[in-house]
Amino acid sequence: MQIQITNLGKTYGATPALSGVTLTIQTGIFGLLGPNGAGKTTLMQILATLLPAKEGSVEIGDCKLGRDDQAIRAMLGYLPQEFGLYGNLSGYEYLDYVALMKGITNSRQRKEAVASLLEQVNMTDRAKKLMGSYSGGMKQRIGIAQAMIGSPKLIIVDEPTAGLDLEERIRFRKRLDQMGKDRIVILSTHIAADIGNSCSQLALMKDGRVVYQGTQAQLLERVKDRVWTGMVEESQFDAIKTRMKVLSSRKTAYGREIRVLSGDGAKPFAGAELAASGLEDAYLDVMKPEVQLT
Ligand SMILES: Nc1ncnc2c1ncn2[C@@H]1O[C@H](COP(=O)(O)OP(=O)(O)OP(=O)(O)O)[C@@H](O)[C@H]1O
Repeated sequence: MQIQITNLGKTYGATPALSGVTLTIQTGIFGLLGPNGAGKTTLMQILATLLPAKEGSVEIGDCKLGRDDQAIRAMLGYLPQEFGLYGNLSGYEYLDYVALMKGITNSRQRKEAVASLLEQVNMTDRAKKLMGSYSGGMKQRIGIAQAMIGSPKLIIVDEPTAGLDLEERIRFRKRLDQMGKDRIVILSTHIAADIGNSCSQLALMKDGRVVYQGTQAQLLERVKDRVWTGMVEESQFDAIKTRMKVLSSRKTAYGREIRVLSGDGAKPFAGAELAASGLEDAYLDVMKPEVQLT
């Protein structure tokens, strides 16, 4: 399956939230990365048929958004950013209800599906407790389970790891990697580290626009052998930041520890050491095209 988004636009009153968004999304995990307010949630809500676009078109497989919304909902698992729960239902009752809504009418099949999902999100022990008593992370795990019910062909998860502890993050990651093998999983986050190795396709958004689309490998290539670290004096730092992109800086008792992106890859200052570069560096490179002045 493929998703083709063409020239999508959305405004809230006079506020532009999406402008000219064009993306092609193939089977696998697709990472949507961008700072707060970039338009990720708006885009996901449009794809999930919850919000009408102002302009542009979206094709999901053979379905056209706006024309085939019912069919799109039938193939969709969606975990919204703010996942409201029915506090007076148990986790089990809630998932059973969602499974029924998704068309799993056979009660034995439903029981098996719910039990398996509870197991996968490590909530079997708590399944009979009311959701009102769950912690934020437990609610999120039930949210993840409901998005996976019925093995949907398209899974959209908005900031899914917010509130999860490290162990649950890893567990979720593994599950997502598995799901991404034969379907489209769209994962939005503002944390570069949340984009795992198995997420081959990426888009970076800023101010409602796509500022990068490509593979993770291509993005990493941008910063390969260009990231340097070292300790400098304040006066040196003032000069350096007018010449190159500062990825991070930290004042210490011995001077300022900096991490910079050298334009041509050459050693940027005396004592600088070449550092291993990563997705966070590439993300900052795309997001901060201007020289950082602070
Ligand atoms: N219901 C709304 N009414 C008015 N403006 C909105 C509404 N929802 C979002 N916006 C605005 O649209 C823009 C995009 O917001 P959106 O929530 O899609 O971004 P996001 O990338 O998901 O951010 P976050 O990571 O904080 O969730 C922002 O400027 C936001 O203030």
